Amino acid sequence: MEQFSISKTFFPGVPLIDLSKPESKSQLVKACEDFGFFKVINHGIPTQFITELESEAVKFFSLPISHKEKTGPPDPFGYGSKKIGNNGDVGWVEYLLLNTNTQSDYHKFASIFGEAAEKFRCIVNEYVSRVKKMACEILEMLADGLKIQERNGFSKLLMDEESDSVFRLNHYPPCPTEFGESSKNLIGFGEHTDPQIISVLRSNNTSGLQISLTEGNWISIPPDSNSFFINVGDSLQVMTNGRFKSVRHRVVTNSSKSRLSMIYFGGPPLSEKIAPLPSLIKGEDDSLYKEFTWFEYKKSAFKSRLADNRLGFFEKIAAS
Ligand SMILES: C=C1C[C@]23C[C@@]1(O)CC[C@H]2[C@@]12CC[C@H](O)[C@@](C)(C(=O)O1)[C@H]2[C@@H]3C(=O)O
Ligand SMILES: O=C(O)CCC(=O)C(=O)O
Ligand SMILES: [Fe+2]
Repeated sequence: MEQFSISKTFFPGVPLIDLSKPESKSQLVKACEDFGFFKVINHGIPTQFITELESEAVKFFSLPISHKEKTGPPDPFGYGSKKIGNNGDVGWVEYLLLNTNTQSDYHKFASIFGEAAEKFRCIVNEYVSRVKKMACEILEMLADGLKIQERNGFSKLLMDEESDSVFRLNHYPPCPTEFGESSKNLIGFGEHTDPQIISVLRSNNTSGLQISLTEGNWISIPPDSNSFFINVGDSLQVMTNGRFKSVRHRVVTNSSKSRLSMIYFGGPPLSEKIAPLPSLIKGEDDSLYKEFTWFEYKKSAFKSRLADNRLGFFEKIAAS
């Protein structure tokens, strides 16, 4: 296994967790504490659901730009290109953002997909429901591993009918060679942490994803189309009072191959209060964060730039 040292953090490689093994529970907790990032195998999601969605996504991104733009601009849902969010971030990426709870975005697709819009909707729904189930199983193992009384303490937030979860398809075309050497440094998706509870990422076999464990140092994650990459989001960092780390990550461009990724962001209902779980703190004074609702966090997050530290605003200032 490739081993390398990055300043003070020793990174032995992406933790690989076999979900069918009894030891996976403690491995999941350790991976969330050490890196906030890991990959899972034996996840129980049949390849058919992954490849079907991948081929629909390839078809969608191959459409002429004028067609794709009919499903945008993202509000925040819909098709977007280069512009990420509303606050000046750009990347070498085009994407489709979908709300997993309402089907209201789909009327946008009907205009270009016609009857195929219905098929697209079914394939996305099937994929999302399987990935969500896997995310919930992981969250339940984590709750168990942390000895939280309610095994579904985290997962119930994703299972809630009002859960504010998002699904994203990202397509990074090969970076044009006319940019020469400088294209190597072009950003596909700028550095950030994910605001939600948990993110489940699957990509094709094109590299680009990097994580940062210490400021300014980036670790390239070898792609693996047969596994799912999981990362802890800001909300889970708060609920575990900082014990689990919301990992900073980004995507750099590839000069020859296109990268396609699909990510499920499992979030709580808008009205949900996010705060460290009582069993993970000794008392109120021990809490590193002020309580907030997911609505409040989301509102503030969507005003921020990608690279901003969104949790800073909700941290309790340590008494001197
Ligand atoms: C610049 C931004 C894009 C983003 C909203 C934000 O203002 C800051 C968080 C960004 C992010 C990162 C993870 C997900 O891709 C995303 C959908 C999310 O929930 O937060 C994006 C937002 C976006 O692309 O709209
Ligand atoms: O596309 C990828 O591989 C990662 C993108 C990402 O981090 C995001 O959309 O939040
Ligand atoms: Fe992300």
